[in-house]
Amino acid sequence: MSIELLTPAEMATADALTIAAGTAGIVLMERAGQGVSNAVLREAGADAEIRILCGPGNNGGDGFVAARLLRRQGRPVRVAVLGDPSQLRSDARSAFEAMGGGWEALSLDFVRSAPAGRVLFVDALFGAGLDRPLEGLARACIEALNEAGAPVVAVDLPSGLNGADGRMLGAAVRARHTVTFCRRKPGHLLQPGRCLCGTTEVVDIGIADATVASLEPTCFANAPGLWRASWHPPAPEGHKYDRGHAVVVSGPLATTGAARLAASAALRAGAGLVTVACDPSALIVHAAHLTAVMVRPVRGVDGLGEMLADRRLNAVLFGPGAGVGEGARSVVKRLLDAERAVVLDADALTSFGDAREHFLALSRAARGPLVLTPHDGEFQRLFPAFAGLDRLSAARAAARECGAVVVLKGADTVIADPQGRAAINDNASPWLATAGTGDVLAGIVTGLLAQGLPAFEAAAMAVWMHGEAGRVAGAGLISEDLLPALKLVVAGLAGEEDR
Ligand SMILES: NC(=O)C1=CN([C@@H]2O[C@H](COP(=O)(O)OP(=O)(O)OC[C@H]3O[C@@H](n4cnc5c(N)ncnc54)[C@H](OP(=O)(O)O)[C@@H]3O)[C@@H](O)[C@H]2O)[C@@H](O)CC1
Ligand SMILES: [K+]
Repeated sequence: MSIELLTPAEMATADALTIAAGTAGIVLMERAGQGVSNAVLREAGADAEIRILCGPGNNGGDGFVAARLLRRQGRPVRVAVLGDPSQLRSDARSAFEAMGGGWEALSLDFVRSAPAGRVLFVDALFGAGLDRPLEGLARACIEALNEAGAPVVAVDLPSGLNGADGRMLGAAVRARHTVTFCRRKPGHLLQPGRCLCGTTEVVDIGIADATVASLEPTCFANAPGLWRASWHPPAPEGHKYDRGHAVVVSGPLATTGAARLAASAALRAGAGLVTVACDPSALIVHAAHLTAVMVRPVRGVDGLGEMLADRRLNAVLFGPGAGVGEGARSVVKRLLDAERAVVLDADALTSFGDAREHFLALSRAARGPLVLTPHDGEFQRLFPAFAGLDRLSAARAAARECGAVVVLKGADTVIADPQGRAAINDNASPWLATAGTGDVLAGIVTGLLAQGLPAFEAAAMAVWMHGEAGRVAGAGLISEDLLPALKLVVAGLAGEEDR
């Protein structure tokens, strides 16, 4: 599947450019309806009746085309129309007329009278043109559809879902399968949209790749095609010093585990060397646990500064288990002034909840690449002004404001850079919602930065690897299980046969 995601507005432009270049709109609609009809034939049992709900715009038009094609296949099809068909416009009107009758006005009974297990519904009420919350009959029918629990194939988007941001406008259809066109939209990946779509299929309706490219999309599905070219497996003649030296700054004696998890993940992600920097009081506990990861005692911020005089230490993580307060703020200040790639996570971010302007001043002046990895709570403390936005817009706004790459973690993690580029991740296992997995993610980002990846690519690749490691580790995983799983993920990316 292509990685570019198009907003509904970009998709409308791609449609318009294709039509202007000589392909009639009704031809695009025919192809869309054909794709829907194919999906329905796959999803519906041989004896199933098909009931199609058609709306007042072109989404309904796709439904009329699918109805005509399915009837031609001899399938029993009932069509219900929302609104007055005499008001249909352009392509939808043509598709309605070509259907040649056999329709009824949409009613709640159309949905509620379906015998259980015998009907497949097609939701062609609203797609890209939905622009306000649903109400009245449309909303009641959608709620009845969800209550009935019958299988639904959604056309383009489950009706009620905002394709731009994955949020519901009033109510939304819960589909088993969604057929969209040309490219996926952000709403197919962002929650709750992803769950509402069921499985998502992309049908080619003849919009050229060059047309999509001319729109210069800025939003992507997070997949290897986005960052794989930035990462290189070890060269045959290379040595560990070619792959960077990551530093993880540890918390105090009582909270050292997070740093160890992160450091091990940085090593697993391929950093050549990894050192945990800790207060002398925590040295013994780290030394007792760590093997390939090195440990170095440093005394306070000045000790850390002295350590960083060694230019080979090229990427630093601070935050996991660090503790909140003035001490953490001064470490952040020192790191952002150190011309190193820096990852700030957890307590490093929370420490600025009451000093947001201070944080913005520091982050904007950072002298090296900077990645922030907040979960929702940390994000809201640091960027309360963006808390009401959808996750895609919120991550982009924060990245722009602080001049850093922002990884807004969740089931649909968003990675955004200050220029507006964004990736939405969809490979996370729900089992990743457990203690310590955020430390592992921050460590992977740091390990990739140490290898010289640019900040956005490092962050996006890390989120994907973390998701894959979750899948490999499987149900019941704890964060330690991600470390051996990362070995298999890296091997897969390197294309090794021997996994
Ligand atoms: N050539 C193409 O472009 C192609 C497009 N394709 C298909 O077209 C779809 C986009 O079509 P679209 O732009 O007509 O929008 P659509 O989703 O049908 O809805 C618009 C209608 O809904 C109405 N309306 C909106 N919100 C409402 C609400 N809350 N409650 C009630 N009414 C509401 C709005 O009414 P109005 O705002 O004017 O009152 C308008 O009448 C796209 O998803 C894909 O399936 C494919 O065929 C490929 C080629
Ligand atoms: K729909």
